[in-house]
Formats: sequence, C-alpha cells, structure tokens
Amino acid sequence: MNVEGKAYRTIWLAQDGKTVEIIDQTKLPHEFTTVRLSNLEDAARAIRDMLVRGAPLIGATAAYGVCVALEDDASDARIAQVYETLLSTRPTAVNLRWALDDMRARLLALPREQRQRAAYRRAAEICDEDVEICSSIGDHGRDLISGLWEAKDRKGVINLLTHCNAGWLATVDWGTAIAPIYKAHDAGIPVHVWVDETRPRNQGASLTAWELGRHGVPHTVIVDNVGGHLMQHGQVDACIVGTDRTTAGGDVCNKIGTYLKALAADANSVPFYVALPSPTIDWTIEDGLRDIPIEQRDASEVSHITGRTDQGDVATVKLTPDGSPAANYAFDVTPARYVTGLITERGVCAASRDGLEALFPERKTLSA
Ligand SMILES: CSC[C@H]1O[C@H](OP(=O)(O)O)[C@H](O)[C@@H]1O
Repeated sequence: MNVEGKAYRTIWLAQDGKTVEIIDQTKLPHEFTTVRLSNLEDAARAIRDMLVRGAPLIGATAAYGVCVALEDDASDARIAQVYETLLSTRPTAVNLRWALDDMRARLLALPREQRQRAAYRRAAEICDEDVEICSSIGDHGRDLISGLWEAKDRKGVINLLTHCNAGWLATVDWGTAIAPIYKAHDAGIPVHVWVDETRPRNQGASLTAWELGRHGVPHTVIVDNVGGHLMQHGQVDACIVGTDRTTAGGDVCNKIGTYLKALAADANSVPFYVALPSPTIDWTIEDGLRDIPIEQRDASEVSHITGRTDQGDVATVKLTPDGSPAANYAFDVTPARYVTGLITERGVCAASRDGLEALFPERKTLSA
C-alpha cells in the first residue's frame, strides 16, 4: 500500500537479489523502519519476535527464510533443519506450515544445484499470489459491504468493527479483513471502522489505526471491551475479522478476544464475517477447539507496554505490580456457529465444510 507517497509491500527481495527486506512492525506507529533478513536466524527472529506477523505474511516470510537459509547448503538435511527451525517460531498460523510444506516439496523434488534459484522463484510466487488473493477477498467483501449499505437505503455510514490487524500489514498487500474496507471506501461507500486496540500487543491501536489513517478511512480506536456495548446500541453494522487458522468445519482461530466479539455479535444479531485466504484453511481438522494449538507468549507483553512519551521518545513501562504473574494466550477459537460467513478469494460461503467445499471443490473429500 501507499506510505508517504511510496508503494510498499510488507516484504520484498532486496536489490542484491539475495537478502530480503521487511517493515519492522514492532516500531509502528511511531517509527517506519525496514529490516534486512540475511540468514535463517534473521528470518526466524522476525517471525518469533513479531517484526512481521499476520498469517499470510508469516507464510511469505518463512518462504523467503528458506531462500536466505540455503545460501551455502541446499542439501536435504539443510532443508529439513530450516523447515523445523522456521516451523518452531509460532504454532498457530497455519500459513507457516503451508508455506514450508510447499517450499520443501518443491525443492526436494529438484537436484541440489537447482534448489536455491527455485526457492526464490517460488517465494516470489507465494507473495504475488497473496496479493491477488487478498485483492479478490477485498472485491467480494466490498460487494458484501455494498449490500449492507443498500439495506440502509444508502443512507448514513456503515459502521464496521474489526479486531487486531488483518490489514495489508498482516499480508503481503491489501490485507484480509481490511481489504473489503479499503475497496468499499475507494468505491465511495461511507464506512467507519471501530478499531479494537487488541491487548496486549495492540495490533489494532498500533497497526490497523496506522493503516486506516494513511488510507483516509474514518476510524475510532476503542478498548477491547466496548464492542459489546456498541453492538447493544446499534452502532455496529457488521464485524469483519481475520484468522490465523480456519478448520475445514469453519471453526475460526484468531487473535485473543475474537470469540468474545463473536458472542456479543450473536447476542445482538450483528453479522460476524471472517475474511480468509485459502492457505489459511486447515483442511486436515474439523474441531478447532480441540485441534488448533494456541500460542502462549511471554508474560512481559501483558505486564509492559511501549509507546511514545510527550517528549517524543519511545519508551516501555511496567503496568503491573512487581510479583504479579501474567498469562498471555495469543489466540482463541470461535466455533463456526457464530460465524455469519467466510469471505474468501472465491466468494463468500457459510462457515462449514459444505460451504468451503462449494467454493473449493478440489478439496471435496471423497464420499465414503
Ligand atoms: C490476516 S492474518 C491476521 C491475523 O494475525 C494476527 O495475529 P498476530 O498479529 O499475532 O500474527 C491476528 O490474529 C489477525 O487477525
């Protein structure tokens, strides 16, 4: 997307044709800086420490991580070691495993001397495919938002609530849940976004608000716990969120707090949509609560917060008393029954195996 007049993706091949550059999302919204990934540890750290985050971008970074890791050794053993190192960085977003499985399968099928060039080619394809997929999600989501506006006789504003960051910063470009919002805004549909701050890492307050501000989309940052109140008072026309892993049965794993928003939406008859690219579908599982691993991150993300002082310095301060433990569950699972629809690159479907297989018939399980 456009940042101060320059078009950016979140990850790109550097001029040297070997290393990779990313936007350091831990520095936003107060600093826009980029970081170079030159080796396996750089890539692993970028994912683990959330310089890059968001399921599709994690997958893209892992794909390029394979590239920079094979510099001197493209052996089967090295590929296995790179695979395990990158897979171990974060457990929940299925795009990580999807991208690593894709890269490994393609590379092991080639002679060693062809592998590094093929890796860079495939990583670039994964990034380009993500941009296309997310743009399509945006198109289908825009049409859905347009329908909401028609239902209001094209009067007033469409108020949408989103949680965490599923914007272009969570993908290679466009985003998933925010892509429909960009496209609706650009089409002249009056939208306003309630942006959940999304404790503890504040991806909403720091990233989604930053994105929307740059694109000129009206928005209001809110504390995570106000969404239900807004829905009770008719101030939310729909919720649109992203996902890190959605099961073949339509259960949605997303940033912690998503489930509570879905419950509030259900209780107030507010449509609850999930935007997802097909690589985020885990076709191997049905029951998200049982089978999706939930990442637990360091307690310091709860006990401390980073921001800019009135003097313009970026500082980290402690919020909790010394000696008080903190728990940091990074995701939760929203059962399919609370999801109004899944917005995919092939259209909108019900949050169910039938719904997903109608859009992705190539995945239809062979009838028993
Ligand atoms: C389009 S994936 C966005 C998804 O990823 C975020 O998690 P994290 O920032 O920890 O990577 C959050 O769950 C978003 O909805």
